[in-house]
Amino acid sequence: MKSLEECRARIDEIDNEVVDLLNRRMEVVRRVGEIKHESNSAIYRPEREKAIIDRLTKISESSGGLLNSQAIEAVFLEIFAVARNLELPERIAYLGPEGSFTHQAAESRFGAMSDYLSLGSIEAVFKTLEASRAKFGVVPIENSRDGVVGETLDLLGKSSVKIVAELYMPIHMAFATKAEKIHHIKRIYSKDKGFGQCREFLTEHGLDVVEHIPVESTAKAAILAAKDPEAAAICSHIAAKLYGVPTLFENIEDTHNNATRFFILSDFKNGISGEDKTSILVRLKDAQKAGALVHFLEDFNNADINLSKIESRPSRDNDGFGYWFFIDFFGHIDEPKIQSLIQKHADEVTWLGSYVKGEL
Ligand SMILES: C=C(O[C@@H]1C=C(C(=O)O)C=C[C@H]1O)C(=O)O
Repeated sequence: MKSLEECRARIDEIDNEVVDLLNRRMEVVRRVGEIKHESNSAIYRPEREKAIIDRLTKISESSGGLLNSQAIEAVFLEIFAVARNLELPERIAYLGPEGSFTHQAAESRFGAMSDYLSLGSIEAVFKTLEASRAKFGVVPIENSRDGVVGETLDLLGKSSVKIVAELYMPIHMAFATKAEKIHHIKRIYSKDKGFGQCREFLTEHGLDVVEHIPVESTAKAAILAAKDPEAAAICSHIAAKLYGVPTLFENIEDTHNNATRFFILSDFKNGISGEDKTSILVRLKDAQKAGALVHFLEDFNNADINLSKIESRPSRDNDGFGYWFFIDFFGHIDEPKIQSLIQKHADEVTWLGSYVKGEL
């Protein structure tokens, strides 16, 4: 068996090779960037990144390597982020403030080195993209407990920005405070839903009787708790760390499978990956007529296209109780069977994006 010094010497040798290989990879990436500039095409290609991760996972598994698919993904997402920055540094706008769950989602896809812009509302993210002040936007679309984020859906219906990727992120809450003892805490800040998600924890610790102050985001809660030694925040542990509030308890949520789905927005269409989802918005011409939605959905069934989500929204135009429908289905808009279905309903359907199916 090798000694610690021998192991470290070997690690140093391997790291030298890794850096050399990464530099060689980045030379090629730079050329890819030039080709994309010449053809004016998109830098970020999620379907290509997915194909790389899938291929490397297979290689790692079949050679008995220690890296599983999550490890390969964690390492390579960072490499891709650095690569994209080298091709063209592109700004990412997200629903802030810094340390929000959306910020975490953005960093998980765009890495630590990107240029981020924190914005105060979902609408501001859409507006920033429309004005080309950022290339990408990251916004929440639904939570496994609280359901859909209506503002995101409504803005997708009005805006020209497209969905280019989705990602699911587990949501864990931390309890952070500068108070030395729990019984010194007089008030707790969080987003309204933060309190709802941690009810059992609050009762168990006698914290259901102190004042609960709802604020716009869990990150804002951490900012307020940082200034007040008699306060606590229910927030992400990243926000607690960022704003210097010690975390007293982690994972305090009542159910531990809480997750949020986020959309990455931009202005281009992805290629087909073979494992895609598409989001559309449907305004049925005869929505008031019985069966209009059923007939529409029957066409999906007949074409053997599986739906993964359908959500109705009030149209808010002046037609009384008008509705539109937000529908997710499996497949890419450029696949022939989907094209023929969409063309049949062309006046009713707005395409919102086709993107690689995300996994939790
Ligand atoms: C290099 C490329 O650009 C980006 C970076 C990738 C990479 O580092 O491998 C892959 C896809 C793109 O998001 C490419 O399109 O091949």
